[in-house]
Amino acid sequence: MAILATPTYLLTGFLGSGKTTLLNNWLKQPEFSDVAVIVNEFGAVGIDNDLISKSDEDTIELTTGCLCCTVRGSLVETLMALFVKRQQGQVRHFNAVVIETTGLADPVPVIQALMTTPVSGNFHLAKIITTVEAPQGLSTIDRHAEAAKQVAVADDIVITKGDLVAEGHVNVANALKTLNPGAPIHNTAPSAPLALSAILGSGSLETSAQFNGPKYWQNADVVKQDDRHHHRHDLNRHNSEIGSFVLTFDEPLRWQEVAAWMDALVIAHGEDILRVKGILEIENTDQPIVVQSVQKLFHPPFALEQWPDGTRQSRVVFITKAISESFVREVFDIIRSARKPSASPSILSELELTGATS
Ligand SMILES: Nc1nc2c(ncn2[C@@H]2O[C@H](COP(=O)(O)OP(=O)(O)OP(=O)(O)O)[C@@H](O)[C@H]2O)c(=O)[nH]1
Repeated sequence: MAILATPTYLLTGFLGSGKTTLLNNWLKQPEFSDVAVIVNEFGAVGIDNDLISKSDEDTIELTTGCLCCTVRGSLVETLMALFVKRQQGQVRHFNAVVIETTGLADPVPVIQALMTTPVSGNFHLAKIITTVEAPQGLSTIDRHAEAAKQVAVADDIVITKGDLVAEGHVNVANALKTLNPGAPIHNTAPSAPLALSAILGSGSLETSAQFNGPKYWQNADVVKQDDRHHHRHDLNRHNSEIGSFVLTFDEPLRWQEVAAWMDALVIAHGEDILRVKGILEIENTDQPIVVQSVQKLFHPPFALEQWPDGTRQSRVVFITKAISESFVREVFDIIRSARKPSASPSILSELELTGATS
């Protein structure tokens, strides 16, 4: 029987933005009983001491039943060691992993480690969840590129400490949408901690796919409409070169041209194409095809069973640093203007999609 890769969740967010508080709430929920938690720096991250039995071991069983381990050496080594320990029965079985990064970390190397071998065969990146605190979050993003990147790559954003700001979460949420228009934005506060189910939707930690459904593009569409009506909220001054835009295409696209477009962008500007999430109507292919990248790394494309919200339209969200919408469009136009007349084969016959459809 094939061993399925373990869904792995990345919890990121700037120093003091409330990652541990959120995680501690989730650790108390029954869904978390079969989860391994990895923290970058044990002391620095400070999961509540009373949740953790004192131990010199790398891997610790929390009183809630979860496993907790520290990154000693590289994250890759830690994950592979955890995998082997599980196989050998040295740690109790776990069905999902949550990695809490240090607040100052650029999340991209961690994401890249998860998306490349040997880790990617045994663990798959399920979701990136980013915390942003309401009182100081925007000025932090303004001053620290890592904080901006943490938001840019998020699948879900959690605004914390809204209880400390008079206008609550609203202004922060509006500003964050300019950085990452598709990610659902959630709120958490001591009086109303965010339930895990808000992030997972109808899925569980084991089944929640990295593709967070139609929501991402619906959100992105709303922000695009908002831009048209000049209601866009400027996020900041110093990181103003990070921005987002959505390209839509009503006609079916050719897979080879899309692939050439993505290649060209990544080869020339990989570092600055922070995140791409697209759902595409491809010629000769009934199913919508999902493409995703984080900087230079592309997830394998996969087909969805059906179109989210029933709309057959290609939509691609770009989150970029100093790369304009017109430039990205122009690159695609140039590739398409060199179109060859031959019929495009179905992408489904080209791609190894077995097991990747969802
Ligand atoms: N009032 C309020 N305080 C919060 C909230 N979330 C977190 N805090 C407090 O903010 C401080 C930092 O929270 P942590 O959960 O430790 O933040 P963190 O992101 O894990 O911090 P680092 O590990 O240093 O990066 C703690 O004192 C928390 O009690 C919130 O929603 N409201």
